[in-house]
Formats: sequence, C-alpha cells, structure tokens
Amino acid sequence: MSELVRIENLKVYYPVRTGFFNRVTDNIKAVDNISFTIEAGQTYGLVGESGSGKTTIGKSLVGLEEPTSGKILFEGHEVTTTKQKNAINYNKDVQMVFQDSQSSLNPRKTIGEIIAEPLKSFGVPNVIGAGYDGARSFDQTKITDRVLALLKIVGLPAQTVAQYPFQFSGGQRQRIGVARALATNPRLIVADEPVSALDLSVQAQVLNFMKKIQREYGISFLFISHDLGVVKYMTNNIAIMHNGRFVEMGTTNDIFKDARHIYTKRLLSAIPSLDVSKREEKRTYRKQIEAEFIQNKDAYYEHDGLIDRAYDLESITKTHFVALKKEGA
Ligand SMILES: Nc1ncnc2c1ncn2[C@@H]1O[C@H](COP(=O)(O)OP(=O)(O)OP(=O)(O)O)[C@@H](O)[C@H]1O
Repeated sequence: MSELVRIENLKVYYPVRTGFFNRVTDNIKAVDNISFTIEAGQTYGLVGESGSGKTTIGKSLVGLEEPTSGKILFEGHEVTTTKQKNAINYNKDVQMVFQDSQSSLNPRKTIGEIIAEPLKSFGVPNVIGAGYDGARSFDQTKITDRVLALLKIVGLPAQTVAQYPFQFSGGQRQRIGVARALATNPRLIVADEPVSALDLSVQAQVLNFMKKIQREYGISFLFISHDLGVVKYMTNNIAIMHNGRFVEMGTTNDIFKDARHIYTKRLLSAIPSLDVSKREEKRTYRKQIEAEFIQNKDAYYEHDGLIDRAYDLESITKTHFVALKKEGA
C-alpha cells in the first residue's frame, strides 16, 4: 500500500463576530487538530452527526476551505495553501461529489457542457485511469469524445449530452456528478454524503458503481456519511468524528468489532436491526449505552465552555486509536 494523502494536525476555525464593532469574540472549531492518511486505491470513511466537521475536512482537501493551521500532503507534496495546490496542478487530481446533485449541477447547462467543464480547464487525458500524467489535449473533438466515453462509464446513453439536469432522477444526477468528477483522471474523489438523498434501492446501485470505478481505475475515496451501514460496506478505514475531533479511528473491522468510545458505541447502537427477533435486545442495548453516555461523560470528554471536547487519540493497537482520558488525568 502507498500513502496518497496525509493530513497533519488540521485545524479549521470559523470566527464568531459580535457587537457593534463586529469584533471576533470566539471561534467555531469546525475541525480541531485532526490527523489521518488515505492510502492509494482505498476508501476512508468519515462518520459523525450533522455539524461534526466532516464536510469541512472534505472542503479543505479539495481547496474550497483554507485551513487555519496544519498540513495537507499529497504524495509527499505539501498542498495546504492554494498557491501550493496550483504549483502541482493538484485540482485535477482531487475532485468532489456532493450530496445534493440538484444544486451542484448548473441547471442552465446541458450535461455535455457540465462534464466538459473540467476537461476545458485541465485538458483531455489520452488514457482513462486514475493519475494519468501524460499529454493532455484541448481539442474540441477530443473533449466531446471524452464526454461520451464518461457517460458510457457511468451507464447513461449518448443523448444525455444535450439534456438538462432537471430531466434526470436523483440517482442519474449522482452518476452525472461522478462522470464530471472522473473527467480529469483524479486520484482521489471526496464523496460527501453521495447517496443520502437517494432511495435505498438506488443507493445500492450508486455505491456498487463507485466500487466498480475504484476497482477499474484505482481511485481513492474519502467517503463522508452519517450512515454507518453504508460506511461499513464502502470503507477500509474509518474515523468517527464529534464536535470537530476524532473520537475513534481504525480499520472498518476495528470500529465494527471492537468499538471503544462511547460515542462510537452510541452510533453503532442506533443502526436499526433488520432481524425482527433482535429488535428488543437492540433497544435494551441502546438504552444502556445512552445511560452510560450521560453518566460517564467525563471519562470520554473534557469541557471546553459548553462543548464536550474529545481527548487526544491514544493507540490501543497498531491500527486502532481511541480518545480516552489518560490514566491519572
Ligand atoms: N462558513 C462557515 N462559517 C461559520 N461556521 C461554519 C461554516 N461552515 C461550517 N461551519 C460550522 O462548522 C461546523 C462543522 O460543519 P460541517 O459542515 O463541516 O459539519 P458536517 O459534519 O459536515 O455536518 P453536515 O453533515 O450537516 O454537513 C458546524 O458547527 C458548522 O455550523
């Protein structure tokens, strides 16, 4: 395995301004000292409730948000600032797929124009596949051919090029978003809740399709979701996030077989059981975890004003890290 992305001590703070002079009186610590690595060709899951900071990490990775401090490294090159990103043409290597395909696809443009946009900026690679760094063409015929090839990859017919986003279902629009993201041969796709707006049956189709393109093109995913069931299916590694901090981090197996932090257990206990005979057992377990969360909070969090702030991560195995209070602290 080789490391593709390394995030070191990332902080993204948003200033809170108050009063007549609009002074900065506090900060929202959306991302508070986060470190992790994404391996080439693998999927890293970020899980947490709304507002925990998942999207802010994704946006920092693709350059939509400037970090307050910390470092982002891509294949060993620092890409924390816009200047550093531009220096290595990083934006062609990292793309984002959003939850809301309705608003992320320009309603006034045809699908052909939407998918062609990144090709006009970065050129058409000669080969379809992650990370191809050879010659690129800006020839209009090549752009059109590539748009058609991308539509084929995502399973949409050629006439799609002349149609508009409103003419498609949610699942089809997500495929169009993926086609656009694939256009430049990226190494990494940040997928922010890519299926949460879709019906269950369509969710499975889009997820399987994402796995297929990963197998075929060796793409890595940062997969952001609040749905642990979906994350279990998609990922190799997972970090559980709460109030801007990682509370637990490990392989997918570590998290599902040996969860240690109360917040992780709480999220796991909230996954509905499909087995009717186990529902009562599950309900009792959920109540027990909820009671432990309330009674035993100090073992898991320190207090930063009104915010419950997770402790620093400590390693319990080579792959598994948990934010627990240090002995004697
Ligand atoms: N531009 C901004 N200005 C101020 N605060 C922001 C901004 N963007 C995000 N925040 C705050 O940062 C925190 C983390 O937000 P973020 O969108 O990263 O969370 P999330 O886990 O992705 O949640 P969701 O699943 O609802 O998108 C939240 O408290 C949010 O209100």
